[in-house]
Amino acid sequence: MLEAHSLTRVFGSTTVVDDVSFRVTPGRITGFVGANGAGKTTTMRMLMGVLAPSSGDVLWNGSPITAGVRRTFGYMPEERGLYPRMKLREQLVFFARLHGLSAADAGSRADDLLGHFDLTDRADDLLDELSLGNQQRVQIAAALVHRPSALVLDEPFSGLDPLAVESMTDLLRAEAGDLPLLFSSHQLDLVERLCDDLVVLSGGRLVASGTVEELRGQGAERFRVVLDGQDAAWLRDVRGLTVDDVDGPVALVTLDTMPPSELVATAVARGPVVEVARIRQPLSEIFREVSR
Ligand SMILES: Nc1ncnc2c1ncn2[C@@H]1O[C@H](COP(=O)(O)OP(=O)(O)OP(=O)(O)O)[C@@H](O)[C@H]1O
Repeated sequence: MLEAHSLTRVFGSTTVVDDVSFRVTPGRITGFVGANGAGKTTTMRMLMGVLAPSSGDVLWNGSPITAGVRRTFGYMPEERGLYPRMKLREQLVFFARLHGLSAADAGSRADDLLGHFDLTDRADDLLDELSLGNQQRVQIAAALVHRPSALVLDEPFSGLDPLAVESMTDLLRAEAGDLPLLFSSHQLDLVERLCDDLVVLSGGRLVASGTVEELRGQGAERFRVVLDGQDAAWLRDVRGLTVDDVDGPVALVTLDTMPPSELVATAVARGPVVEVARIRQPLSEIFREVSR
């Protein structure tokens, strides 16, 4: 378990990360979201020890983290970090060797990853001869090459087209296994699909954390009511709910104090009902609400 405990970072007179605490649990993918400048990269740098916190700690399995533990992590920094003029296989072997793998193990691990990432036939190409998407794949492969004990990936999907994102997320799910995995992203639809847990920063502060379902549970309860023929405008006079929109027999309502069962009972008491359905709040809305 990787843990940020009251992490704070001050640059000059500005606090860019302010008392941020969260956990990255093994076997679960944790999405790190927040607008530009929210403090995600700074926090990840503190987790990785690239930047010292002004105060607070990083814990690994409950104890203060050591440089030795951090060396076992896989990290994809915002500024990336591979050599543009080095061949792919050579590069992966190099990073594996840096982390202490034997020459034979490094070679077979590099070959395995090139295979998984569909890059075997590019093994002897230089990194900068690859498309951006393939370069990103190599970056992720390099973070995985030494069989890391945790993964910290800063915007691993930025600049990828939807198909590339899809194949990359499948690979990550398969490769991350039971590791703690933290990744930052602006792509909320992707975060919603891929993540088990979420950490949301806004202006350097933690504004929400928990499972995607927990965060949804904190949001407003919205329902779509479809009546059989009759106009739904009467719902505007019902206490305990707010009508967001009415279009003939269809109404979108937010329950303020009324429980869902009472909404169903109220609608049925008035006349025939086609459906009363909970609207799943998209993560983008939750994100907007918590970041306000
Ligand atoms: N070395 C530094 N010196 C001064 N200010 C910094 C430094 N590094 C980051 N900042 C500031 O800290 C704030 C947080 O930046 P950070 O890169 O952590 O945010 P982010 O959430 O990763 O944003 P993005 O999504 O745009 O990458 C920004 O206002 C940035 O300008």
